Amino acid sequence: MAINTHESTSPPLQETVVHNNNTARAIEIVELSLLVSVLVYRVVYFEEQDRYLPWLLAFVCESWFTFNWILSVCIKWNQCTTKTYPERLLDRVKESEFPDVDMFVTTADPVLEASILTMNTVLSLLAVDYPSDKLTLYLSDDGCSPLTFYSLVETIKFAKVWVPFCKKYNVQVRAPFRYFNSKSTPLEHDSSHQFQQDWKKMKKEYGELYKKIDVAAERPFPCDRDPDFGVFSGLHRSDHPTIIKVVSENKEGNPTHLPHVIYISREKSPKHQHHYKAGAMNVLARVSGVMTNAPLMLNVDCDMYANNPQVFLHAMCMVFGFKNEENYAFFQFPQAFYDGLKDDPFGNQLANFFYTVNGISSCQGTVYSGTNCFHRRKVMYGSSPNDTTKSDYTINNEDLHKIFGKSVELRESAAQILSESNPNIKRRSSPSNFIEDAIHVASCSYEYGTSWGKQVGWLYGSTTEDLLTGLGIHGRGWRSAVTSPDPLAFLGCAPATYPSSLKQWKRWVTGLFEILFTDKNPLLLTIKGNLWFRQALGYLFFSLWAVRPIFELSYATLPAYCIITGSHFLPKIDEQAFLIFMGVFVIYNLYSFWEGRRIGLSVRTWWNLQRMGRVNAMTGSLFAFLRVMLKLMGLSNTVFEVTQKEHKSNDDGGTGDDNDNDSKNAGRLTYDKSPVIMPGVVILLINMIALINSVLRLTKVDYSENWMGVGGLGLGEMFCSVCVLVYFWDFLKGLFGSGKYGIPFSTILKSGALALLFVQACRNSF
Ligand SMILES: O=c1ccn([C@@H]2O[C@H](COP(=O)(O)OP(=O)(O)O[C@H]3O[C@H](CO)[C@@H](O)[C@H](O)[C@H]3O)[C@@H](O)[C@H]2O)c(=O)[nH]1
Ligand SMILES: [Mn+2]
Repeated sequence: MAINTHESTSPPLQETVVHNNNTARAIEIVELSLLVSVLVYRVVYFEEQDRYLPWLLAFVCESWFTFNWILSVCIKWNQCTTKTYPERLLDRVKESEFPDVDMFVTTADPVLEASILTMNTVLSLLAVDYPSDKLTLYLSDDGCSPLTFYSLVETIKFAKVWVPFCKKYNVQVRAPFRYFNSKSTPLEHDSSHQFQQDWKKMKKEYGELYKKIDVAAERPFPCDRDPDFGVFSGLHRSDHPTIIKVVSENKEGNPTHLPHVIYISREKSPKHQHHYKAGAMNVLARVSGVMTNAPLMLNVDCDMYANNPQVFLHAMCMVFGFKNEENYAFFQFPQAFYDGLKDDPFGNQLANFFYTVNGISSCQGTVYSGTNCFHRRKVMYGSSPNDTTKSDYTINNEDLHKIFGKSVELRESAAQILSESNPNIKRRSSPSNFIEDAIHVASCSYEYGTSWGKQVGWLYGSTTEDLLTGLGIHGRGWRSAVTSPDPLAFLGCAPATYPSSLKQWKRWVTGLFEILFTDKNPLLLTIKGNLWFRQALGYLFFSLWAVRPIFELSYATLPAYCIITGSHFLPKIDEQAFLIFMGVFVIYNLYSFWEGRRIGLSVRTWWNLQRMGRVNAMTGSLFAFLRVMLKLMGLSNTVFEVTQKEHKSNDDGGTGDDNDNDSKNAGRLTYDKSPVIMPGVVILLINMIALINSVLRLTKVDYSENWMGVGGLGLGEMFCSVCVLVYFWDFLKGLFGSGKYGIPFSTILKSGALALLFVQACRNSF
């Protein structure tokens, strides 16, 4: 069923498609009633237990699982998606009325984030189908790296031929590293002689750019003799003044020239907190406010690229397409991955949140996921939906000073944005006239005494600044929208090794949990602010990931404890209640399998998600929990550790550095000495000990006399132990693996000691 959300005679720019969700709802309700039956059973039979501890613990864990299930059912109840029609855009809006867009790309480390990847992000954005005199690209470099700057300068030279080439032949993929990969041949698009020649020229030029950057990366300083690079010499990345350089300027405002391109490395000093990515985004917001002040801002991480040249037009369909369009704060495109490892072996490609995300979309709107998102500047500046309906909305200079800080230029531009008066033409055409002002607002003490990071801009206080910032926006009553065009709007890379994926997972869960302890707690915002209740549940669901390990670890310990002590936490197989537990298990798995299949996940992917769901919860999430606890106690702070971006080049240019052996083993878990995996190893070991214990006992049962004696041993508990082993199968292999595929001996030793301690504690509790 489609709803036309725009009253107009011309066909709508976007449609919200509501999906039938009845089957899923029915299954979810059945599962919920089984879970509730389990709880009732626990209460009713509590008195009859000779050991209360396992029973009580099981009850607590199961209550949590039930609560979590209720949360997810509430979130997923309604399912909808948005479809956009860029081909109808020009019927509705004149091209001259398209808004200006400031594009932000962030990079932080030229080693972890190969410059050539960042440059491809830049190229793909410079080449989008949109009047280029309305665009400005800002590259924020938290690494203060002359290499990044050098790469940008060289990239802009290449862009001057690349962008016209893309537009002339309507190239679909405008990030050259993807366009020139071995699969694409020039014949695919056009076999004309002219095209063939241009194609070859482009490929050669890109190869040269690649080589230049590669060679520069090997040198301590990319380009000694050029005075432009002088400013970088002797600087340390965490202690240096602001560097802002206008690399390319479209002074004439020619719609066919390149957009303005501006390099920024904000001031850093060990005396001042820099707030990681959120801090970088706020500097971008301020610098662009002073220089170009576009009403829309697009933010893209350096590991993503625009994969669909029409992405801006799709975004405009959302900007102009909704009824009450003024109430929409941001327009998100999903994060999808190219060359992701097959079947998502580390469970970090997030396909399993498809229904959760669609469910949230049908409330107040999708969450902001940190990249691929168009923001309205006035919303980032702290306004609320009702502010704009007040026609006389003005903000006095004193308030502007308190909110936005000392810079007169910034206050003036902010006032323009908030009152929605015409954008300043002089800013637009020559950003280089505003370098002084831009340097001022990029200084590391600029934010003191202002609202930046608190009410305005990207919010501080969580390593997932994205969720927190989006939550703040929804909390003021704004809505948001997401659309997923074909081909996908943006593609990026997911961490390709287990340690880096674990690090990323830990950071996410840490940040999500931190949100609960800020003034943007979702429950608080529903009570005091304008956050919708179901939307709050959505945020709560993510925030509580850090709490899961407590219950999952306890539940995974229970079978071992019971086997070792000869007690029970599950009904025996001849009890009818056994069926309830079996029902919960079977229906849960079939349901998640069916969900996965509906979005086209392979069986293997489904299994990897199940498996890594348990493994990540009991390792990374536990550490995230502990980390936030330490922060709350004031003992340590949380940090944003940048993830390593995998860069495999499959150019013909002979730039590939793949190791054959490694690609065969891609997806296999590798281990380092980090203690994060230890809880997982301990859980595995105690369940192994328990199983050996029960096998030994099984051999002593006299089957001829009483085969039910086996039941007495607790088949349910044994089954659970086996499940733990299966979920942690990779760790089991890691115990015996060698090299990087083996769990380090010291980790095994420490975990072994903990496991023995546990077994001893169980024995003592007899
Ligand atoms: O001090 C910093 C740290 C990071 N970044 C940039 O932040 C982006 C995201 O970092 P990355 O290491 O790629 O983290 P991911 O876990 O892949 O990022 C996801 O999770 C983040 C935190 O939730 C979001 O900000 C991202 O948009 C989202 O893609 C990159 O462009 C970095 O260059 C900075 O600019 N400054
Ligand atoms: Mn990333």
